[in-house]
Formats: sequence, C-alpha cells, structure tokens
Amino acid sequence: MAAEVYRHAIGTFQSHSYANNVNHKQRLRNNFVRLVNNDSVSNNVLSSRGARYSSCSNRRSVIRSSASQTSVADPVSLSPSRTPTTDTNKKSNEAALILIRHGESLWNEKNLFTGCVDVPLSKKGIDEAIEAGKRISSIPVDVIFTSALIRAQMTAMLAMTQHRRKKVPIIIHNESEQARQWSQVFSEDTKKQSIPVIASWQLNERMYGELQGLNKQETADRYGKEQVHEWRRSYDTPPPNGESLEMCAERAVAYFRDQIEPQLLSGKNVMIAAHGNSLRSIIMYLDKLTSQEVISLELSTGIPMLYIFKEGRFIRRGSPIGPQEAGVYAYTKRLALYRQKLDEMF
Ligand SMILES: O=C(O)[C@@H](CO)OP(=O)(O)O
Repeated sequence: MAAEVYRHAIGTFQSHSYANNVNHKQRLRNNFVRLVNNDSVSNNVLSSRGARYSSCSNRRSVIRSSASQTSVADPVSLSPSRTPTTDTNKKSNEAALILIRHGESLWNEKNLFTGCVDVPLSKKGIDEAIEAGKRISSIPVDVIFTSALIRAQMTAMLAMTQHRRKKVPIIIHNESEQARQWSQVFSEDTKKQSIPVIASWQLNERMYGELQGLNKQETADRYGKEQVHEWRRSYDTPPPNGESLEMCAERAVAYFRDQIEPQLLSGKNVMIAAHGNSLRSIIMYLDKLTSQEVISLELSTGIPMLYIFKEGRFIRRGSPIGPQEAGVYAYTKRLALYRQKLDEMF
C-alpha cells in the first residue's frame, strides 16, 4: 500500500518540473518514508535548504509583526485574531495551505499569452477544477484567497462544490462601504456554514505587457525561441512593457506575507487559487528557491498542492492523489482527525 501511494505521489509530480530534479525526487522519497513511518510533520523538508536564507525564527518575527497589521475584513467569519475556526483543533498550532493554479482557460486552449486579461475557463478547465476539488475534498478550508481574475475564482468555486464539508464559499465585497453593508450576513449559523473568499489583484497573473493576446508559437517564430523563453521564464527580464517574475513576486509575496500568513498563524486552513506565475513567486518564497531554481518550476493547470504550516515553517506535502487515498490524510494527525470527523458526519 505504502509503495502504491508513493508511486502515485511521484506520478502526480511528473507534470511538475520538480520531478525532473533528482534531488527533489530524493527529498520526496525521504519525505514519504518519514510520512509512512511517522505521522508527524516535525521533520521539515525545508530545513536542508534553510542555511541559505533567513532563519525560521527571524521569519516568524517578521510574520508576527505583519499579523498585527492584517486588514482582511471579513464579514462572514471575523478576523483571525478574534475568532477561532470551528472545524479543527487550534491547539495543534498547524494549518493546511492548498495552492491551486486555475484550470485551463479559453486562452490557454488557444495558446495565447494571457497575463492580466480576464478570460474564463474552458470546458477542460472546468473539469480540471472539479477534479481538483475531489482531490482536496477532505482537507479543511477556512478561508480562500483568489486573484481578481475570473479563471482563478471559477476554479476555487468549482473545486469547493466537491468539498465534503459542504460549506458555501462567499466572495467578500469590501470595495466600498456600500458593498460591504449590502453583502452582510445576519445569521451566525449561516456564517458558520460559509467560507470567506477574498479576491485581490496582487495574486493576479504576471502582467504580460505587449505579449498579451499574442499566440505563443507565432511569437516564438517571430522573435526566436530563446528570446520568448527568456520573457516567459527568466526571473528578472520583463516582456516588453510587462512584469518580470521578480516584479510579480514583489506584490504577490508581499500580499502573501501581510494577508495570508497571519491567517495560517492563527490556525486557519487556507486555499489560494491563482496563476502560473503568481504561484511560482509564492512557491519560490515557501520553498526558498533561488532565482535559478524557479526558472525550471512549471505548474500544471488545476493540480492542487498541499503545504502544512507549522511553527513558522512551510512543509511541502505534494499534491493530494485522490479523495479516497489514505496517503493524503496521513500527513498530520490533525488532518487525519479532520477526515475522521468528516467520515462520521457524512
Ligand atoms: O499566458 C500567460 O499568462 C501565462 C500562463 O498561461 O503564460 P506562461 O506559460 O508564459 O507563463
């Protein structure tokens, strides 16, 4: 059984360029062995790289200072410092973080540079989002962050239709006092059965400048494969009048640290539905990748990735392999308990 789960986990990672990295495979293998032998997250997969970056305790103090400034106003469930979540045991001081790149969009299907153009999902993208939802259907979600773009929002909403807890995701409207007032919920019970969805432009796809709307293949034919690859994957070369990954990381990671980490620190389980490049920026931060390493990081559409946030560290658990697989729930005792609770309820 264990070997089977491991094969699945490796299989899931084939579409992720990490899978081409021998070191990563070794880490995944070691991690899996730990997972099977010891239902604990204390062996941190990140620690081997930690020396290159600021220490965890430094990072925590940064996080703490930003936590006090959090401004996520949330009429569905109150801000993290005031209201503990009801789904899970807060004493365990850990939280799940699910990242999901949106399903295929109509412009992905046509092979067009999309960037900040607001294009919906294709039929295949809708199916991918539903499939992603099945994979994470037994992982707790207390708050959802999405970009301001419809393809990420559709993905989050479609995925949540599959969740076993059956809470209703509700988009929070804080753009004006009137919007806030007019979208208030007046039942505590209904609030408890809801998940706030916070949409923000900082999680948007990298702005692709004058490439937006161009065909990727035709652009490569015109400007050369190398040039287009540099625009698409280099860390600090922006496409004409667009954002480099570095520029995208500046706003996406700042948002993650200021608005999302405080939620995790307070024990809330978070899902982020966003984009190839805004998520690459965030993963670079979570996994402490260098600007060289991030070049080869590719994210598939509609594949959820799970991290556990514990004691200020992000522990990558890969991509849940399916709603029925034991391996998905063996990540931590807390997730296993949550699943057990769901089994009893439904
Ligand atoms: O077109 C885009 O916005 C992105 C994501 O689809 O393309 P790329 O693969 O170049 O990052």
